[in-house]
Amino acid sequence: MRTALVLGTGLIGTSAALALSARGVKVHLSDRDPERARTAAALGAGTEGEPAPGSPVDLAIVAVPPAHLAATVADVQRRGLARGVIDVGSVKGGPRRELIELGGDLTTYLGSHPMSGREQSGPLAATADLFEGRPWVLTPAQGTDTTPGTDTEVLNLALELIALCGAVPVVMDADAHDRAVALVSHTPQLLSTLVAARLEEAAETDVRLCGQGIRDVTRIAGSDPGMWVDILSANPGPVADILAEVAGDLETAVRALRELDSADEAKRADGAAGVEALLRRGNAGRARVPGKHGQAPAVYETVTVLISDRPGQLARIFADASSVGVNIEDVRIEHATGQQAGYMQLMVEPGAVPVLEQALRERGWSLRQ
Ligand SMILES: NC(=O)c1ccc[n+]([C@@H]2O[C@H](COP(=O)([O-])OP(=O)(O)OC[C@H]3O[C@@H](n4cnc5c(N)ncnc54)[C@H](O)[C@@H]3O)[C@@H](O)[C@H]2O)c1
Ligand SMILES: O=C(O)C(=O)C[C@]1(C(=O)O)C=C[C@@H](O)C=C1
Repeated sequence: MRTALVLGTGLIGTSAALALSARGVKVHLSDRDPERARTAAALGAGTEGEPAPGSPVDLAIVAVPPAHLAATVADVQRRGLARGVIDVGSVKGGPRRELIELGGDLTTYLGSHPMSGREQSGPLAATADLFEGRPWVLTPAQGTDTTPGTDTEVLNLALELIALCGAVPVVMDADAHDRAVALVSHTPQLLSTLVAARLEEAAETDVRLCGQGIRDVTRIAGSDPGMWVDILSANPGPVADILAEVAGDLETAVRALRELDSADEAKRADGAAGVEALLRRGNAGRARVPGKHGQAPAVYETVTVLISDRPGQLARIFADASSVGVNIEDVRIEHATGQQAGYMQLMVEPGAVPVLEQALRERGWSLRQ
């Protein structure tokens, strides 16, 4: 990638621009608020302004709030500002459907989501290493009779962007992504907010005792409400489903605590057992939170697949992997010199290798032994 355009030079757009500029990519910076693009340029993220008419950049990165993603992607496409366009929004299913309604081109668009951020907004909160070692989700579209799939060229540009930002690509279906982030990002945001909201009316004498525990739990409660209204509006059902389950756990916790408060010894024993069970479930869940990819590199195995240089091949392979529930943790492509073909190396958890190999063979792919 030689040139890029970042639209929306806030936290995420400016962080990506800083990483690309540091690696020699010529980055154009644009924002609805010109002051923000100017600030990003002053930080060394690139040059203010769009590319000259008739000189499209390699990749446009749309980093505006979720409610404006589809319209901004469609506008970039209509004006021919870039060969490929990706967005970095926190939700993926809704913006894609909106883009289809707006008549956008699905072949040159790829929905993505870096799983890294901060509770602060704007270019001054940006850092070049924000995405280092973090998962960066890609949701390529598989072509159907009525809708085209993502072009290989755009997928490759996105993989290059992720590599230049030091992140780790993870390929998923858009709606599966939205259900997953409802659990690991959107519900935690709301729960942090709810805990922090209890402090609003609390006595000063109580609040001054705040220690590290509540600081850890409420950091993301400082996030921008406008941005989160957009995110939650685009993913309400999956988040409500998980919150309803949390509400059930809260009822269990309240019941157990009331029992602990009882004069009856047997009830107190039940209460203690109920509270302990909840705390142990919490330990088990916490143990499943992965370390940052960059800090604790997982050992993956490689499945190598022969692909021809035709549009939609990569998107099809990713869709085939996701149809059997296999996460692709990293991808590399070896181009065969002088041939319209190449080898794609899919890095997956060791346990997923047999399932993936069988699924790909059944769907007609050739695997390298
Ligand atoms: N904040 C996070 O932790 C995080 C993490 C991953 C992804 N995201 C996603 O990244 C995107 C950007 O989030 P952010 O945290 O950088 O927000 P931000 O508020 O820091 O930046 C958004 C920028 O977009 C600009 N903007 C708004 N509407 C625009 C339009 N129509 N055209 C051009 N510019 C416009 C704003 O002026 C602002 O500078 C969002 O879609 C968000 O869901 C955020
Ligand atoms: O670390 C934070 O401040 C974040 O909340 C980042 C976080 C997350 O939930 O992990 C928030 C929303 C984004 O879509 C992606 C990342």
